Amino acid sequence: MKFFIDTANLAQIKEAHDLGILDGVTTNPSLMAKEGVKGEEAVMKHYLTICELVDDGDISAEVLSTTVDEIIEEGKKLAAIHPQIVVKVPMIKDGVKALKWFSDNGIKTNCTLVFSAGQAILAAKAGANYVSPFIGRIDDSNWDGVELIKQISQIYKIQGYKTEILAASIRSPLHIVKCAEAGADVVTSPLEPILGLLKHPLTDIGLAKFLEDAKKMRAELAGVK
Ligand SMILES: O=P(O)(O)OC[C@H]1O[C@](O)(CO)[C@@H](O)[C@@H]1O
Repeated sequence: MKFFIDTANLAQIKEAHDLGILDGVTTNPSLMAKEGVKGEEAVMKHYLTICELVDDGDISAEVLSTTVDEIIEEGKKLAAIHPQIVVKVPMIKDGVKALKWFSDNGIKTNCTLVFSAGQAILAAKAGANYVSPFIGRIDDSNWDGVELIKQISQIYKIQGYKTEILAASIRSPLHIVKCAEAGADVVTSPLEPILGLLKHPLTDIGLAKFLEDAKKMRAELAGVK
């Protein structure tokens, strides 16, 4: 399973990249706004900086348009920023038409705002490279986000669809583990749940004991001399 970081914060992207486990980045208009990136030129520049920071891997950049012609025009501009850019398109009727156009014209896409298996089938039929089910938001509405990942994974296997399942709206380390178990190809998560995977109290206790024993042994050896 690939790991993407879900942020537009450059320091956090660098931290995940330096950990050596980063395969890509996803952003959305809310995340760009959170970093204070405003205006077309500033947004384009920020995407370029992210691409240069993550020397390899897909960087999702979301369109703001909602009609097919405008989505295509905006997507072409985004794709021209850098070869790593993947155009993120919403799951709406015009979005599906645009996904097909991008697929026919060699531009990579990520179909976003997916909340059902039916939507995931349409995204795959239209040739999306990634489909993004929002598992945290599904959980928030009293459904089971991880179950949706399982269902899409099963359907894609049966039907031989090549679209990769990108589990989005991740809220915890357990979400990441459950998505891996459910067959997600990629998980996009904020930095905190990724770092949360490192933690286990028994690791800390075990390491403290090993270090203490090694210190004792070194002291004994020094005493023998
Ligand atoms: O529910 P949240 O935490 O706002 O997450 C929304 C998700 O939408 C996305 O735009 C999908 O890629 C991600 O950036 C994010 O994982």
